[in-house]
This record gives sequence, structure tokens and C-alpha cells, in this order.
Amino acid sequence: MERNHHYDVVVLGGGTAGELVATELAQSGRDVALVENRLVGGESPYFACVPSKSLLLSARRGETWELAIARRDEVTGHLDDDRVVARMAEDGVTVLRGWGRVTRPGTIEVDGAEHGYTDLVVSTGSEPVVPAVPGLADAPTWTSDEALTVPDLPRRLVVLGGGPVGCEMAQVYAAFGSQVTLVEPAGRLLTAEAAFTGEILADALRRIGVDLRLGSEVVRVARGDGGAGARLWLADGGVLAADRILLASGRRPRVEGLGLENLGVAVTPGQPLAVDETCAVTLGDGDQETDTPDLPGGLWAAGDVTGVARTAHAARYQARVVVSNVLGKRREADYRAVPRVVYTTPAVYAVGLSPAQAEERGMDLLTAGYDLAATTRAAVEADDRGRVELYADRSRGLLIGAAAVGLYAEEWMSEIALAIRAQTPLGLLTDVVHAFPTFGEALEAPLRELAGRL
Ligand SMILES: Cc1cc2nc3c(=O)[nH]c(=O)nc-3n(C[C@H](O)[C@H](O)[C@H](O)COP(=O)(O)OP(=O)(O)OC[C@H]3O[C@@H](n4cnc5c(N)ncnc54)[C@H](O)[C@@H]3O)c2cc1C
Ligand SMILES: NC(=O)c1ccc[n+]([C@@H]2O[C@H](COP(=O)([O-])OP(=O)(O)OC[C@H]3O[C@@H](n4cnc5c(N)ncnc54)[C@H](O)[C@@H]3O)[C@@H](O)[C@H]2O)c1
Repeated sequence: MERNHHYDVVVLGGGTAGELVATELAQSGRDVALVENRLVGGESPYFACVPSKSLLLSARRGETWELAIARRDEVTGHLDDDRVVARMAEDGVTVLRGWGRVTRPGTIEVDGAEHGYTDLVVSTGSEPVVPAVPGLADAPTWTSDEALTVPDLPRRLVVLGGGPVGCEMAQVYAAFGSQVTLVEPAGRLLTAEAAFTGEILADALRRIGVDLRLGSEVVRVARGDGGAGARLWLADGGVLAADRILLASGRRPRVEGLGLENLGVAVTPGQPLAVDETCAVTLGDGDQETDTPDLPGGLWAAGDVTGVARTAHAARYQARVVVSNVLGKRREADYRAVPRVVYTTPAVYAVGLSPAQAEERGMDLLTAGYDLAATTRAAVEADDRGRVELYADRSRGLLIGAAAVGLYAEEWMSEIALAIRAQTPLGLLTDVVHAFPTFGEALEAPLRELAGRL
């Protein structure tokens, strides 16, 4: 096999994390290759964050479907990565197109050619989980990739999953006139977050006509009459008809077919690549000394493949940690205050520990909340939906988490992420002045309440 160049660093996967790592390392003078099988930029700009946020905004503005699709396709650059690739070339990154697979320590094969490397960064992202429901494979399904790239507006859409993807997509399609049914086996939406967030969001979705089947599960699917569409049977005896089924039942780290076993990494399908606080891949369970081959340099991972925080901003954060460490400037990641946002109307914002996580850790948890309806801003906006809850560790007098539902929560809650990350004492937070009339004012009363209960 043809053996090509030896790079200082090979970055495997050119999504949010990989693009940043490759660019910054090349700008720092390293000889870098980025291996990408699809579009440089990955999921976020073409198939995930950007098109979904564009459609949600179009829905909120009351645009037509045609305009919404045109705007979506414009912001996603019509799925053309030429400009990004050209910019990376200017920065000195070599883009290798094709599927990358490590063949032995220090060597990766891409599209039939071998390339050498010293450091390897794995940033291969994640892929949708396809639920093991009989008949589903033969039914007309979409993952979010298709839903966010095709121009179709299904008349009847069944969404499987009430996480961030399912909720955002249900709102988009219902707003543009699809008859949407969302099936979620758990008894509520957004199961990872404080219960009130899913309850307020459920109310908002129901008001725009989404039929929520919470605590129910699809047990069988068959093609519809005449082969068009599908019929879905639920565990509770219900039957649904759909023109399209959207799979939004989670994503799994992409770890297979990468050849990481050749580096001594114990790869388990669907399981994340374990990383330490420097984003170095941890090689296994104590057998390293005997089983691990000598690596030519560092083995690092960033983004969804690590399973740590599974958002674009977390991918960028980990990417920066990797860049520092590859350059020999030790940096440790701190995930205490990585926000989790669902960009529906109203938006859901959560950061730090959820009440359930705090309880699991045995914390002496203090909770204080406030309804946005009590703010003047809610009256001005003529929208009184929403609530904020703040969670504090009594023993340390510090905020450890928060959740909010409300218009623009993704913007006005950022100060809480800062407060958690900077470990700002509650007493000091009660002295912060918020402009009038803003939703940020809703933070003042719960902060005072928490400080008063310490
Ligand atoms: C519908 C949807 C909406 C979302 N909305 C948001 C949002 O609003 N905000 C937010 O923060 N997050 C959002 N996310 C999550 C966000 O998209 C991901 O967290 C982010 O894209 C992860 O970046 P990454 O670099 O880890 O992976 P990716 O962006 O998936 O990039 C991985 C890349 O690696 C390539 N690749 C994989 N294996 C190989 C190989 N062997 N050889 C060559 N190339 C390979 C893939 O082709 C891909 O381009 C959303 C996700 C979805 C599904
Ligand atoms: N705004 C954002 O930051 C944003 C937006 C969308 C997605 N994301 C990221 O994308 C990832 C994937 O999101 P997601 O919503 O697909 O996954 P998720 O894991 O958050 O939620 C999946 C939901 O599907 C349900 N489910 C499981 N099996 C099912 C089945 N057979 N039928 C119906 N429902 C089933 C689960 O109970 C769960 O509630 C998340 O990690 C999220 O962080 C982020």
C-alpha cells in the first residue's frame, strides 16, 4: 500500500471538535491532517444545530414552509463545505477525504492510502440509535439528518422520543401544519432535566396541536395500506397512522470501524471512548502494561464520541483542552457548568447538576424557584410561560445547578453558568443588579431565598 506523508497530528473526524482541533494546531505550527468522510464541519452546521435552529426561528416568526426551507438551506450553505475546506487549507490543514481507520500505532489508512502520525485525535461524533421495534426497518423513517435536509412536510408525523431532538422537531413540524404525535416511553419529556421543564414544554407542544403519548411505547410497525406510510401499534393498545416516522430516540458514540483496537483501546459498540480530564483516551482496565502497544504520541478524543456532554459547545470546549495538551500546556476540563439547551418556544436551559443528580451524590440540596409570570417583562412580552429553579449545595453556600423554561432562557441564564463555574458565593450573587424589565430579574428572588436559607 502507498505510504504517504507523516503528520505531527491526525484528526479523525472533521465535525465541530475535529475542525477546531485541526485548525488551531495548524495555526500553532503543527503539520496536521484532518480525515473526514462526509462534510467538513460535521453534523452541527449542516444536519443538526444550525438547520434546526433556523426552522425553529422560522416557526416562531410565522414564516411559510417554503420560506423556512429556503432560509434553512441558505444557512446550511446548501450542504457545500468548499469554503470551510479552503479556509482550513489556508490555515495549513491537509484535508483527507474518506473513511479513516487506524491500521497500527502511528499509521492510519484513508481511502486506500496510509499516512503516518505522532498524535491522534478521535472526534468521530455520534449516530442515531434505531430502536429495535419489529417492522420499523421497513417503514418510512427519518433520522434528524433527513428531517433537517429534505423539503418534505409530512401530513402525519410520528416522533419517537421526547428528548431535545424529539421536542424541537415536534415543534417545528406542528408549527408548519403537520399532524404530529410524539411517543415517549418515559412518563414525561426531557427526562434528564428537572420535571417542571418537561411539564411546561409539554403544555406548549399540546397547545400547538402535538399529540403527546407519554409513558407509552411502540411495539410493532407495519407499512400502511397500499404500501404507503405506516401503522404503529402502542403497548397501551393505541394504533397510530403516519406518513413518516422520525427517529429521535437518542444517539450513540461512533466508535466502530475506526481500528482503535489496534491501539489497545477496548472498544464496545455504542459506548463512549473514555477520556481523562485532559481528554486523553484511557486505554482499559489495568491491563495496559501488558496489552497496550507502544503509541508514537498522544491518543486524544473530543466531542460526542466521548459521551461527556454531547453538545456542540462541549465539543468545542474539549477540542480546546486537546489543543492545549497536544501543545504540551497541560489543561484539565471542568464540566461543572456546561449548559444544556432546547431551543423550543419557550426555550429550556439547564446547567450543572439536576436535582436528581444532586440527590444521587447525597448533597444537602436547597431549591428555590420563581415563575416568570411575576416579571414585568412577561407582561411586556404578553407571554407568561416559564419558571426558573436554582439549586444550591447548602454545605458550601454555592449554586450547583439551575433550570429554566422561558423565552430567550438560552441567553439570560448564561450568568448562572458563570456563577456555577466561578463558584461565586450566593451572598455576592444577591448583590447583582439586573436591568428592568428583563427576565433576568427572575433570578433575584430565588438567589435571595437561597442565601437566606444557608
Ligand atoms: C437534531 C440535532 C440538533 C442539535 N442541536 C444542537 C444545538 O442546538 N446545540 C448544540 O450545542 N448541540 C446540538 N446538537 C448536538 C451537536 O450536533 C453535537 O454535539 C456535535 O455536532 C458534536 O460534534 P462532534 O465534533 O463530536 O461530532 P460531529 O459533528 O458528528 O462530527 C464527526 C465527524 O466525523 C466524521 N467521521 C466519523 N468517523 C469517521 C471516519 N472513520 N473517517 C472519516 N470521518 C469520520 C463524520 O462524518 C462527522 O462529520 C444537536 C444534535 C442533533 C442531532
Ligand atoms: N439544543 C441542543 O443542545 C440539542 C438539541 C438536540 C439534540 N442535542 C443532543 O443530541 C443528542 C440526542 O438527542 P435525542 O433527543 O435524540 O436523545 P436523548 O437521549 O436525549 O432522548 C431520547 C429519548 O428517546 C426516548 N426513547 C428511547 N427509546 C425509545 C423508543 N423506542 N421509542 C420512543 N422513544 C424512545 C428516551 O426515553 C429519551 O427520552 C443529545 O445528546 C442532545 O444533547 C442537543
